[in-house]
Amino acid sequence: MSKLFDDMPLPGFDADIPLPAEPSPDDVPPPPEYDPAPDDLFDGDYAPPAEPYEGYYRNGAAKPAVDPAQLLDGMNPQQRAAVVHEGSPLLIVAGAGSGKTRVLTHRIAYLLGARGVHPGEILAITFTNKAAGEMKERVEALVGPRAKAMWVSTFHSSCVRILRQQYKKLGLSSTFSIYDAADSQRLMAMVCRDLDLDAKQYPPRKFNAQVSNLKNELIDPETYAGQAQNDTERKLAEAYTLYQARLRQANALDFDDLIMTTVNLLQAFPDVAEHYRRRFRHVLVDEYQDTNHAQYVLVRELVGGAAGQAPKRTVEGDLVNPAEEGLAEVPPAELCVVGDADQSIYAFRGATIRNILDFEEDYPNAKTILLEQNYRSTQTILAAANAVIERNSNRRAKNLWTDSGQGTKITGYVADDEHAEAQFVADEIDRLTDNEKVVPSQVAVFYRTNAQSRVFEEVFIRVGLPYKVVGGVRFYERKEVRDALAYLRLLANKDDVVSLRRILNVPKRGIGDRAEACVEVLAARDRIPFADALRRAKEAPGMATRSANAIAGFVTLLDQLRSVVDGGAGPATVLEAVLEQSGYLAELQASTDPQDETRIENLQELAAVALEFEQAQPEGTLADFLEQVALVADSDQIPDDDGGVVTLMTLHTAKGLEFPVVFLTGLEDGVFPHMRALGNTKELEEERRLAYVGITRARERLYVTLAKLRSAWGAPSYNPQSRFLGELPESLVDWRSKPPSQGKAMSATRTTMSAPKGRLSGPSSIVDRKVVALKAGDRVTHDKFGLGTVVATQGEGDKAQATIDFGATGTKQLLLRYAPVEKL
Ligand SMILES: Nc1ncnc2c1ncn2[C@@H]1O[C@H](COP(=O)(O)OP(=O)(O)OP(=O)(O)O)[C@@H](O)[C@H]1O
Ligand SMILES: [Mg+2]
Repeated sequence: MSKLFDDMPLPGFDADIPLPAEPSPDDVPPPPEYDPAPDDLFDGDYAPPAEPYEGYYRNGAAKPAVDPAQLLDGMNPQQRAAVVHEGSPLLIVAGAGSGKTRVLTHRIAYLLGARGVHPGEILAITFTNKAAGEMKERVEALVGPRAKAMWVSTFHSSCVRILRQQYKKLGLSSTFSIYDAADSQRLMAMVCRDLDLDAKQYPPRKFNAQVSNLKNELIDPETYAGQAQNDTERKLAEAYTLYQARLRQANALDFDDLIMTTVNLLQAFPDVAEHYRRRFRHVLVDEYQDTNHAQYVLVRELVGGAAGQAPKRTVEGDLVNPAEEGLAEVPPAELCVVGDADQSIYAFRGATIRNILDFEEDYPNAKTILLEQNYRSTQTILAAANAVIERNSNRRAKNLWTDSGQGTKITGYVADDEHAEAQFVADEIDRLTDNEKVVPSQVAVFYRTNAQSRVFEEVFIRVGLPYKVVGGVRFYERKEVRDALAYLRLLANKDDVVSLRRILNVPKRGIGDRAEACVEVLAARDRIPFADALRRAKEAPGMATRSANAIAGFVTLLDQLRSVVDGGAGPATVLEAVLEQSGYLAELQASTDPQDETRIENLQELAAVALEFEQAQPEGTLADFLEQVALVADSDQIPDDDGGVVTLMTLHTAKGLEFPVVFLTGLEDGVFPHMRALGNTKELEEERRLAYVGITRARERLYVTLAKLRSAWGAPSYNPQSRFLGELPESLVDWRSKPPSQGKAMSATRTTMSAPKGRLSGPSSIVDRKVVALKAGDRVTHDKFGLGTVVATQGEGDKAQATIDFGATGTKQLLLRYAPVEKL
């Protein structure tokens, strides 16, 4: 084994951490039949065991035997110490690729397998849903299916789960909507318009970002209004206040609210906080360096203990002292956080390295463990990463080493322009796959901004290199997908006014801006919600008869669609009904614009997503489906390893991942580091951390490339080479200035998002459905409501409806085309 930087001191690290005696396999009871975790773990009624149980669950069953030694197999002493540490809060800080995520996974397995912890007592937070899924899978592989009862999810998903359990306390309804960034922007634009704010002077987008920052700092509208100093701040306070009121009216929460509202909930209701503290005895957080203040407080509230028990002010302004409320006896949960201050790249989203730097101060009895062996990369790659990150000030020096050997030199390439750069990347991938047994899925191409993907895409398509872009214009941000989802959201939550107004005239149905304004006037005059005013459109002052009729037609459409939802149809069926009944699909099909063809494909893709959801969760509601969709993060679109595609993504999306071959492209000052950061020391340091993240994703081979001339951003520009290149030791880089001989095109074809089969395929409808013919007196069976008797029928063909008496479930009016009924 060889060490890099052998002589560097390691502050705060005691090399010889004594390992607790490993439990011998004999101490573990023989394997019982697996007893599935009780479902109550999910519904908030979890009753914790009165006594800590050692080796036995409270139903008397012995815990399954997992050989703890096996869980520690192959780990180094520091990793083991982290896995088995008990009692005090634990901070694991270490450089990239040192096994932090792996330690977290094994620690969970160890809790379950060796310490008799119940899966329901574990809350693990990861940075993406994909990371959560992977972690759960790995724990399952280590300890078996009972791992399923754990909560492993992102901050946002965990909060949604808590809020769905506790919505009543907050005066929300259970079907609250989650507004993503685009919805929030739309809402803020409406708010600014209603406040008569000049869009030039007070850009709504800027307000959005500022409101987001305030929420990340847990500053509510009243507090902010109280501290606003100047005119701009007062305007922002006004907009924030109204924005928040509108969200509440729409029974909706934006992304930042998910965290802030959960924090408010835990702080305002000591009993709720106690409930979760009793439940989650182990809280684990990955990528802790990227938590913002709100997330930090959330963790503190969930963990409880000394920090959690200080008296505090609730959202109503009351001072609550948990000790006096008799709630102080819940001992703090075991907290374990892992992170790397050098990889903090979300300062722009309010993440503060402070959270990691001050951990020891905030949790005075915390134990810190440093990991220093890197298991991911070659020495060359690691040395390059270290050389770059060393330039940052105020960082703890690290002693990261690897024994995986020197490896290949880094390849550098200077292209004439960005097209030649992309061509070089394509040729090189071609060469690697032909000569070096590399498969495309082992290769990643990173760039600083989404827009840079286009040139790579063009070249890759031309040479037939299969690829996948992660991020960019994301699937869920496409207009048609958002339109369809707006319908679904409105159906799940009738108060969702942003969605309602989005689709009011989509597809065009003759409800113009004027008509919409008339409805708005009526709503304001009678102080009723917009949706209710719509139903009384005829009375609206100034409303034209033709518009009133169009609105009446739209209201009927909504009622019809709602009856499909009420009729027990799953999300995929509801989506079909929406696209067919609204005329949305017909409009696209009638068009000759090739873009509309792509739109249909995207809707097919959405239908496939919904169908997949239905199959995975037969009991899942429309709201559940929308929740899943709303929480899909960028990196969730990374394809699983099917051997086939090169992954293109921004550096921000690459965090936590690893690839055998990495291309770091666009290394020009003004591109990476980003123009915005030039001349700003703090931002340059964040860019440098981003470079560190990028370099350390590579396991075996790293390429660094740049273009002399880049015209992608409007005017052609000659940028100097990136300063980060200059920071790489010369001896590590092998520069190739000339492109290798033009490689032959690869035989594989481009893979696009897998198109679903058999859905949305017919020329005029989504799916061939036979409508059941029913008459009064017929007996039927319904997938959800069971046996029923037809009371009456109306309409015919696609519009046929039946009133069916389902006994105890009640009488339902169903649109037969979409109702899961069969005649007996
Ligand atoms: N003790 C070990 N033995 C063998 N492989 C290991 C060991 N520890 C970690 N690895 C491997 O090293 C790689 C990096 O581990 P991991 O992703 O957990 O690191 P990390 O510290 O979380 O990195 P990052 O900072 O990039 O998130 C993974 O492939 C992991 O399986
Ligand atoms: Mg990791």
